Amino acid sequence: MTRPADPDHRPSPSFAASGAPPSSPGDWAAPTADGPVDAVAVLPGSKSITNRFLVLAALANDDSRIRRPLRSRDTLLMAQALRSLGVEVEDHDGEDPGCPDWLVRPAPLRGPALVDVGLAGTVMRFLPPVAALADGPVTFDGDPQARARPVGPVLEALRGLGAVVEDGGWGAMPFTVHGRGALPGGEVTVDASGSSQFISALLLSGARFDRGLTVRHAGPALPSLPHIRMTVETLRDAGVMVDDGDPDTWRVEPSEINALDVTVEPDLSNAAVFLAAALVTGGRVHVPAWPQFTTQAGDLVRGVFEAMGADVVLDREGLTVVGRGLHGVDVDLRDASELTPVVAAVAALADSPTRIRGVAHIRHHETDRLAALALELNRLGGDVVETEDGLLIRPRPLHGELLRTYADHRMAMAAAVVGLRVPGVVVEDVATTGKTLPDFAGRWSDLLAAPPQAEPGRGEQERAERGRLFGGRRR
Ligand SMILES: O=C(O)C1=C[C@@H](OP(=O)(O)O)[C@@H](O)[C@H](O)C1
Ligand SMILES: C=C(OP(=O)(O)O)C(=O)O
Repeated sequence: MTRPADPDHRPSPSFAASGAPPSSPGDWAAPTADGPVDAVAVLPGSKSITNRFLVLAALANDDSRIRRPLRSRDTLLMAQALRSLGVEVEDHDGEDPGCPDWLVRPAPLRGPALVDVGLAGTVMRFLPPVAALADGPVTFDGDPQARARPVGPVLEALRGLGAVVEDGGWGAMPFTVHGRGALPGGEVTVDASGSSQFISALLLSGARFDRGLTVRHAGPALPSLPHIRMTVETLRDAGVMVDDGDPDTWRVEPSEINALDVTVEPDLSNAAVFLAAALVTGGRVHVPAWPQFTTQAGDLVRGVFEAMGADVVLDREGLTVVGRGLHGVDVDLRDASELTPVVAAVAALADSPTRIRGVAHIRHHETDRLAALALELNRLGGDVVETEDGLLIRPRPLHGELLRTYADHRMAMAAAVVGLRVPGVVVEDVATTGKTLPDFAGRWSDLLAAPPQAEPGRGEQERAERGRLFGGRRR
């Protein structure tokens, strides 16, 4: 049984007819680029990696050090939730003066505790299995929209593994996990077509279950497989044996989890919005420290933007994207669905239509992203149609308007991309970007204000060519 969505926090087609709401203090006039962007974007750490490290460090056999952790709403909520279960998470000076390390000291997990998940899928899904290992009840709740996000399959699986969970029959928040200090574990089958996080959640704690864990996915195709691979690799790095040799099946042997001394990679999904600025302005954006090998799904943005006409070069310094033409694309984003809002925004400014496939499940992300993107881009004059599993985007001349963001950080980022080319775009509640990226608006302004980078070998003619997207204007 699924609780009906909260109508106040879902894109509502009736809003399209009612016009823009009055401006509110959180609204932000998205800056327009007056020429090709030419900038370096330094990205803070990955949300997905930081929150996996925090969970494993809390379950580990000794103290851990997490270097360059992301400090954003989702990761601060994770740290706070672990503290409420008895784990110490403290700032500690590290190599990077702007970003202290996190020292994590595990302790016997205890309830009663109240976990505020905010709107973080990782906190909502990764922590119930941890709570099952605590001694005492742990209650989960979060933002109103979070109550509409699915978590039932994790709770059902925990019951199957021996846990007692009270959820009022909704399979959604608020719910209470009655931890008893240990969990028998064993075998369980889950339909994780709604979110890869259901599988990751069980795997992350599985080594601490008495009999370990075998989890099978049964249902329509799994989304976000790179995120499950990230979970498996992170576990293996912590000394846990994981067998993922059979399709849709994972076996975690019961064992200790070794303490971590790890560095968090830059967030490649958040990098996408900055790289998008190169595409839509015919400019150039460099992201330093882009990993050569990574399990981050955001890495797939390289192929997507290349297919849309950009030059994409990955070398030891990082990733450089140079926008040239900007074309539509037919792309399956099932593996990297969190890229959808930014790719849709870029596509709305391209010279030919785009089809995005494979992302039906993002109707249950921070908001119904398919409905929200169609509604909001169409409000600006676009022609965007929702399909069963994605979007069909036919570029049209767009005009400025308030773009509603539905508490979704990636809707705000998508709006900023459109604003680069469309004067008068106002982004509702830009602070919502703090879910995964501190000071997005400041970083975005810096990107536009950056002096041109030295461009060895790039001549005036080429810069003029890139300036074509601005009707011949260029710096
Ligand atoms: O495990 C993770 O860190 C994530 C998995 C994905 O979730 P879904 O499988 O629900 O898309 C992704 O979209 C989300 O941003 C982060
Ligand atoms: C879907 C996302 O987040 P969450 O981890 O809350 O699912 C996202 O960051 O795009």
